[in-house]
Amino acid sequence: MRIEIENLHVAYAGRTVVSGAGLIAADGEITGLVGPNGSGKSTLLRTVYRHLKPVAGRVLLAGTDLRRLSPVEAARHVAALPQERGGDFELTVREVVAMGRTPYKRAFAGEDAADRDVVARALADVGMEGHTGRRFTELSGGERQRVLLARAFAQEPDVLVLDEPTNHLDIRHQVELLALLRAGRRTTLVSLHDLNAAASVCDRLHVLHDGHVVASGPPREVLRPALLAEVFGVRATVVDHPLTGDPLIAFDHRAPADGAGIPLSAPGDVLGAGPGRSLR
Ligand SMILES: Nc1ncnc2c1ncn2[C@@H]1O[C@H](COP(=O)(O)OP(=O)(O)OP(=O)(O)O)[C@@H](O)[C@H]1O
Repeated sequence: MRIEIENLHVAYAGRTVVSGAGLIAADGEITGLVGPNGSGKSTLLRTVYRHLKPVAGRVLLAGTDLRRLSPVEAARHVAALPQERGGDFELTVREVVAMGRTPYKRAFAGEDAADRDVVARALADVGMEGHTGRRFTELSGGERQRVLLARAFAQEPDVLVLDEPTNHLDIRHQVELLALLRAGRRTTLVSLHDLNAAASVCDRLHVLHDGHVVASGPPREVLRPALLAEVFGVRATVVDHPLTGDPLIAFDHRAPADGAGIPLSAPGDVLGAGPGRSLR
């Protein structure tokens, strides 16, 4: 199912942090949100999984305003991995994942065989099938994250909304997660700090900067050195991945030999009137 975000404005206590954002997460595609700290990625995602109400604008799910759905209907369609990974669940790993089945159950109805299969598959997908009896509160950060991902998978949603899903994961679990997302062929809206992960897994990227979507398109078109300089304030070279051909970004933290500092594009070069920056 397709998600359309139209002219979204979101504020905290009167301070607008997402301004007029618009984007489409196409059916079955992986749509990435990238941007510096505080650019509004989590805030935008929170409005998609209905944790926040926008000041203006809409989020449409297959053409229907998400806010018109009941919480249960919405939960059958959209599952989220929020950035807040705490949760004082005094529950076991398996019980947390089984919570993903709640939108499909009548009150007090127990699990059936189909639910058990879905939960077992979700646990196996994130490699936590060997930890089912452990308490959620006793898990490491990465393990908690994998359990909450499994809960989202167990919800069998049409749309997955994932806020920094690779955070805390060791490299093997990062790679496995990206492979799982690619194999899932589900509409996915995901924020990622790792631009190489974003380049390898996303069909389209949207770059957020100070609450505005400043660039959109396939990773190869978006992740250009000039944009990386202007939005992220870094010097980078983009090459082709030797095996996959995906764009591969190599960052350079060293000052050039002339000692001039990291040469960034002039203000407005890439983003028009946007805020240019210099690290000099
Ligand atoms: N609960 C909140 N109350 C008030 N302001 C908030 C709240 N959450 C976020 N903000 C502010 O909104 C702005 C956007 O934050 P947001 O978390 O959406 O950015 P982000 O792009 O996800 O950042 P990061 O990459 O650091 O996770 C920031 O200025 C942040 O300080």
